Amino acid sequence: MLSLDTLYFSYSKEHQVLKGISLELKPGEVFGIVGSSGGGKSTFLKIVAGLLDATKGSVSWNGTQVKGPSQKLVPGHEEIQLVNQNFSLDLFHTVKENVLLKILHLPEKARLQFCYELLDLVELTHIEDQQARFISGGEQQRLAIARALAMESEVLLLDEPFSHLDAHLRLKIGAYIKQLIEIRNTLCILVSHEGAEVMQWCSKIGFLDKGKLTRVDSPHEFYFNPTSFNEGAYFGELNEVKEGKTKILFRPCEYKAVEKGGIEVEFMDAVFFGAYWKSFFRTNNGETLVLYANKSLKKIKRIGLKKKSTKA
Ligand SMILES: Nc1ncnc2c1ncn2[C@@H]1O[C@H](COP(=O)(O)OP(=O)(O)OP(=O)(O)O)[C@@H](O)[C@H]1O
Repeated sequence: MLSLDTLYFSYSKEHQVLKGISLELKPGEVFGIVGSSGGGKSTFLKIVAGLLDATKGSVSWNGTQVKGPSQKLVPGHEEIQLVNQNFSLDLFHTVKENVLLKILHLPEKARLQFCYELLDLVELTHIEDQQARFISGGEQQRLAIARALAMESEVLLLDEPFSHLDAHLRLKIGAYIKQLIEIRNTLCILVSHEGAEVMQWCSKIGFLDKGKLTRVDSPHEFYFNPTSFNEGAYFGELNEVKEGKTKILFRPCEYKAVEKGGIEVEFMDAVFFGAYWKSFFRTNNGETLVLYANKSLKKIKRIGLKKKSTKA
């Protein structure tokens, strides 16, 4: 169990970055963190990894405190691996050595086999003999992921791990990591700017806003029951309309066109996205709304919108 007890952190007196974060996470969980830029996500992961000292509060893994650099000569914790934008590669070692030297607990043949499985996963086999300092940024990121998986740590912290990868590699590597996590019962924390990515991979999500963990919930709840427009917008397109004194938030897939009742709107435009159409409308209050449907709602000049059931 990873336990975070009222974590505070600041780089300077004037700027409190983390403001009392408490959380408990179990092995096998994939926990996503989203939130505003500069909100403290990367800092949070560095503290969990033992690379920064919390100003106040503590982190423990299975009952043992994770010590920060002020208490440990070599910073970090052997069971907690962080993949962030620093990559931390052995730049003068080859691509293959970077992975192989991290596989410690297997007999020689299995070690080599696992190394090639990982190189194949991140599609670096063709440059296995290249020194890491001579490979591109995207290749370095893929190598950093392969190294982290090679280490078989109990906790895997991923800070924007797919930022340089194309859609095909994101899917392939993401699916492999998810499978490996299940087999090894690893705890994984994933930080990403992309709410859709976090919903796809994570069983639970935390919303980190200005140093506070304002909500921990399931992807489904974050998507269909946002507490504010700001929070909900991280997870995809969101409509906001005023009804009397209240504001209603709803997803483009939640409402459907009806002949009578609902909210009156005027059709503006429709755009084809392959699997679905996006139709845009304007309400009497001037708000712009978007609806997803399997056809264009172009022909309808004035429609009402009625909420559909969204039970999971
Ligand atoms: N080494 C540092 N020294 C001083 N301030 C820092 C340092 N690193 C980060 N900060 C500041 O701390 C705050 C939190 O930064 P952090 O990188 O943790 O945020 P983040 O949520 O990961 O941001 P982003 O989503 O933009 O990557 C920011 O205001 C940032 O400018």
